[in-house]
Amino acid sequence: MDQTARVHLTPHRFFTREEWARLRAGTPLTLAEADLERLRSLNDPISLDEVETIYLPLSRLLSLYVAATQRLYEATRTFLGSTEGKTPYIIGIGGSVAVGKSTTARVLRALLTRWPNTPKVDLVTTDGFLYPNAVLERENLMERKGFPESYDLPALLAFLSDIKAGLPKVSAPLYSHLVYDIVPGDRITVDRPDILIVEGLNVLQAPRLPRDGKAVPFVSDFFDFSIYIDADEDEIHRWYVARFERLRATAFRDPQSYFHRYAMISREEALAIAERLWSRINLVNLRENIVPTRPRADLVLTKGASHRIEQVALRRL
Ligand SMILES: Nc1ncnc2c1ncn2[C@@H]1O[C@H](COP(=O)(O)OP(=O)(O)O)[C@@H](O)[C@H]1O
Ligand SMILES: CC(C)(COP(=O)(O)O)[C@@H](O)C(=O)NCCC(=O)O
Repeated sequence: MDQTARVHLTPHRFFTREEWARLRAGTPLTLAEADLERLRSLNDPISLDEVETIYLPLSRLLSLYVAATQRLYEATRTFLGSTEGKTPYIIGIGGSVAVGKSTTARVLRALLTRWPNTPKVDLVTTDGFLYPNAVLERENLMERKGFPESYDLPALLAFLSDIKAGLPKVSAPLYSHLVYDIVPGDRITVDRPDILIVEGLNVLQAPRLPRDGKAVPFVSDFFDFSIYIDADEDEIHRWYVARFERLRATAFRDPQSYFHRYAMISREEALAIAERLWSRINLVNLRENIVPTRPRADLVLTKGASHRIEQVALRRL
């Protein structure tokens, strides 16, 4: 097979921004500028135009997919003669550090909540399943935060399995970016939502093959739909450093912040630290463990330099 043919060897169908925008098909805009202000992450310039162009078609697609899947779950219950409660629809959102996963997750949550068949949409981030710093330090993994080995994967899988089984009040630990660690005793509870959004770097990763022959599921085995947010490596690098600079003037000023010392040093010194964190940790993780998961996503949203989504790739079912 020649190289040109290989380039087209993909299960996805591609849309330009304009082509995708047309698929909104009359879906009403249910968010105002003030809502967006609340949902936007630091340094993410998402606009109402982006919501109308990209996120309304996506929320329409997801609403159709969820309705179809709910019918499928109903069929399974009929087959089994089961009286079990509803099965939550789980959406995974993956991509690099600083690519804007949290804004996407929050905007989607707000839009999906407004559809009549999915009034309860919950959101969890996988950072809650990072090992606490004390464990990472002991295992010499502090420079590997966000790498597969820094997560308690069995705990994340057990959490997703309980949610998929329709169990009530399933809880997960919580991570604080401010203190840069798991907060002891703090937990988030997920109680039989219609949709659960799971956002994090590692959501599409394949487990390492176990040596003892035991089968380990993928996190994505629990997903009904997965989204990968993509952008050029150099752009994400710029966004990471710009956000670090913004954080230096905001969150890092809090004496509780793990990075408080970086609010005190010069701008040049702080930027050198951001560059180091990016190149030694996040970039290596992006190349080794995150980009390789991209082809597995059902939907790939590709951002341009201005953070705007310029291309959408949707898996052919
Ligand atoms: N050191 C930090 N202090 C406070 N907030 C942070 C820090 N680093 C990241 N954040 C916030 O945490 C959230 C998740 O960031 P990240 O994991 O880089 O994913 P993404 O940028 O793709 O949403 C963002 O809302 C970001 O603004
Ligand atoms: C906490 C994170 C691993 C992201 O976790 P996620 O919610 O994506 O699982 C990441 O934001 C992080 O802190 N990386 C370590 C290097 C750094 O400080 O940027």
